[in-house]
Amino acid sequence: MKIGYLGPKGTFSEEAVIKYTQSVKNCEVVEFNTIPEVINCISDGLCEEAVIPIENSIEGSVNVAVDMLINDANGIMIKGEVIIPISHCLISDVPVEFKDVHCILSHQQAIAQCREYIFKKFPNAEVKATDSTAQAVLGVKSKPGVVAIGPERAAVIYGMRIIDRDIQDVKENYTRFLVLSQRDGVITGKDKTSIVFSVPNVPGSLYNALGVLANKEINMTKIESRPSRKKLGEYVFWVDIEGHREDEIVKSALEELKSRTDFLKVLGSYPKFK
Ligand SMILES: O=C(O)C(=O)Cc1ccccc1
Repeated sequence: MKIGYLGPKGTFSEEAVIKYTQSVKNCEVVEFNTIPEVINCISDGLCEEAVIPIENSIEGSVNVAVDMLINDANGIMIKGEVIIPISHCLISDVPVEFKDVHCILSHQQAIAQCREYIFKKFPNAEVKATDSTAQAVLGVKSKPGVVAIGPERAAVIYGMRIIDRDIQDVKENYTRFLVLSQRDGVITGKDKTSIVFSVPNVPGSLYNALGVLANKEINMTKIESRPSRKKLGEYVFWVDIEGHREDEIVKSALEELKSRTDFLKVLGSYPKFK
């Protein structure tokens, strides 16, 4: 079985895929250069599964992933989640003094997680976004004054120097990744379900929708709104709940939700990460 992830080797996504595949037999991991390519690898028939970053404890959602799952990735379901700690390093090829750093490369999520650090230490440096942190680390090769923000593992793999460690703005930093497939997970008894829906533009409609979960005492573990992309001020809600979509209580809640929403899509049920 092939599993797609955001490469090249050394990304945080690779760390997540390594963690996930500890419990998967006979698999091969396949690198892709961008998050959309990772998500599309399943419908393109290149991989059976894919691992993508979805949210971070400092910066919040990875919007490109959230939006593609809401709007584009039809036929793709969530079958698992993986959470890993994230520690960012400042990385260069050649020795460099802070005052000589003029350009910082990294993935947009990593830049955002280190925003205060960058502003404090390198207020005048140019900050450039790359497709992944490992791509950024590759980009500093033979470039004095250009540094990358990324995982220690990427510095080791590509033989670069670590100039500073643990530079994220909040030391405790975690990213949650989702495992995608054509099917979601089977019932394990400790599951979560991700759904997206929109509600009519009338008073109390979101309250009414969430009331279904409240009445059935279904715990909600996440709620996020994203623009509907149809009209300014219209939103789609992403909600994670405890339970599997085939559990009787969740099944009946989803039925009832259907009648209180304009649009409802079940993204999948999967075991909670331990
Ligand atoms: O670029 C990477 O290493 C990724 O896997 C995306 C990412 C970036 C920053 C934190 C978590 C995931």
